[in-house]
Amino acid sequence: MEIYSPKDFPLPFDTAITIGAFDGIHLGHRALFQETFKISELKGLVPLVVTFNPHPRKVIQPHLELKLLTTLEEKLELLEREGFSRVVVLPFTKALAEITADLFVEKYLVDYLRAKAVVIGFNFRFGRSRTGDTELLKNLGQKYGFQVTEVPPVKLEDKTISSTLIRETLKKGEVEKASKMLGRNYTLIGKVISGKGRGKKLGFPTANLLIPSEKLIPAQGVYAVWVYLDFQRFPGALNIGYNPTFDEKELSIEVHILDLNGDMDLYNQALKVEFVKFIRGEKKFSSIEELIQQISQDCQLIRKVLI
Ligand SMILES: Cc1cc2nc3c(=O)[nH]c(=O)nc-3n(C[C@H](O)[C@H](O)[C@H](O)COP(=O)(O)O)c2cc1C
Ligand SMILES: Nc1ncnc2c1ncn2[C@@H]1O[C@H](COP(=O)(O)OP(=O)(O)OP(=O)(O)O)[C@@H](O)[C@H]1O
Repeated sequence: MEIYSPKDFPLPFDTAITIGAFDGIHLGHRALFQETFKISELKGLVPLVVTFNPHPRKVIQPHLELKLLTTLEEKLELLEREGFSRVVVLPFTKALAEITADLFVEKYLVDYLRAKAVVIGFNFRFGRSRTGDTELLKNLGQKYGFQVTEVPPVKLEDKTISSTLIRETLKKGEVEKASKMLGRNYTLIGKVISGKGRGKKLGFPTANLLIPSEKLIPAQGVYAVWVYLDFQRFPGALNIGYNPTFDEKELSIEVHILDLNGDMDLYNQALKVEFVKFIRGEKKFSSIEELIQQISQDCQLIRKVLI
């Protein structure tokens, strides 16, 4: 996939673009992509996604410490899977946030990106203080010669799907609902780091994952997950929490991989986990035997859920 940045402007071809933060690449975003491909074919234009890095809200409201559904790398990989072979990544800065809607259209959409068609969602806003909307874009489209297509809201159970709603859903542990809005399971990718070495003694060795700090971590608890390792998929029991039975102070994200050869050394490997189902909240047990009993039950249930 070709990734363009401002050093490549103006682009050397006419485009059908869709533009947004596109965190998570959910079903609403995918409706925009389908429309972009349709129009680009009809009009003989290059289909192009224009996205921002960092996420605009991280620049405009840094105090909120927004956690993301996708890192830039993950987003680009998902866009490639959607069928895009070209993506523009615009560095989002305070200066870019200050550009007026009119100037953004003239300079970026028309001059730099050579947009002849623009696909946006029902609630798209752009430019300084979010003053640009579909109506303004349509008016400027007539002036500069690009068509504007607005895509109606894609909903799940009467609620409009959005990255914000998916984040809130994951924070509640509702990973199945999040999967429905994403059109795939939520994933975390992390390097295996060393834990306290306790898991092995309990009979349930775990791979402790180091997750990029910008990623959203679902609610604490135990989950049925798929674990991807060396192009193979394994069922897994994942625990997010503070291991209260042992009074740990740091949040750990650890996965017991079912059906894995016990001696396999996973340190420093990258693991991908896909959240399938919330199993239970994390508990403080009064004895290690009770914890072992519970984890064993969790694994039985997880096996039933996944296989
Ligand atoms: C499926 C699963 C469920 C777990 N549930 C709990 C729990 O409810 N309470 C708790 O204190 N620890 C729980 N743990 C965490 C164990 O205490 C943890 O795996 C053990 O302390 C090993 O830590 P280590 O990897 O740092 O050695 C769970 C672990 C797994 C794999
Ligand atoms: N459910 C949806 N249906 C149709 N279009 C959508 C939907 N969600 C987002 N869009 C459109 O996708 C584009 C990119 O939006 P953006 O990346 O801000 O997504 P978002 O899910 O609304 O994010 P956030 O919740 O962070 O505001 C916008 O044009 C927006 O209108």
